[in-house]
Amino acid sequence: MNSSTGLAETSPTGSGSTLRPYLRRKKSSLGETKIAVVGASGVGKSALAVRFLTKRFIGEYDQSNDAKYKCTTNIDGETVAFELLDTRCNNDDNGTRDDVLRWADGFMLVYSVTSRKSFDALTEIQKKIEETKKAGHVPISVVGNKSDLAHIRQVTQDEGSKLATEFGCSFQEVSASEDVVAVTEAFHVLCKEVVEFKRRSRTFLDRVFGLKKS
Ligand SMILES: Nc1nc2c(ncn2[C@@H]2O[C@H](COP(=O)(O)OP(=O)(O)OP(=O)(O)O)[C@@H](O)[C@H]2O)c(=O)[nH]1
Repeated sequence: MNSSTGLAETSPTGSGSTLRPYLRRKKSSLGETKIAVVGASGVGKSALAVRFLTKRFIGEYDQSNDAKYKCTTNIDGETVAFELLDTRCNNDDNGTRDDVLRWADGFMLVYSVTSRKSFDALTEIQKKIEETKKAGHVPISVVGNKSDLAHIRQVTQDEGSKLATEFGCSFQEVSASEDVVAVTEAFHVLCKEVVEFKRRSRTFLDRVFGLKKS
């Protein structure tokens, strides 16, 4: 149990989980979808994950390790089970350790609109993801957090949008502290893309090899 969020977490390795009953739901036929939230230290990765999962903004997050949560969401009428990994930065790695990159099916790349450095870090992160996955397309999204702090903004909305276009992915500016609807939408958009990607690759394997991906 995370003491600051009050959320039950699974172990960082994904084995064994003590879930609160309200987080347990029927799984989708597509299996579990794994999403990692990555980005520079302090951009609000925990704030976004906790806001999405609990609808609350706490302010300070007592997190010394990655935190993994199991949850479900409804996508076009289908209940989709997914695991959400809120990564913790170590030595400026922006949460992109090799095991995290291999584990996830999709990535939310977060920067803070108040930090040019965190924005610039996304290019390196995206490169690392592409190199690790080597699968052509990997579902990612770019999320600019802390849009409520307009007076100390360092990155314009246009710049965020252009970077996402370069990456060929979706873009949202959000505020974990002010706008739960936009935060929820950001997770839904990415989750939907991952599910569609998995569905397409499964259909492809079925068609070409008569195999089903687990
Ligand atoms: N004003 C404002 N502050 C935010 C927002 N999101 C997060 N913060 C604050 O930013 C600080 C860092 O947030 P975290 O969620 O801990 O950031 P993180 O990316 O998980 O940080 P690491 O765990 O160090 O990698 C905290 O003080 C939050 O309260 C936001 O949307 N608006």
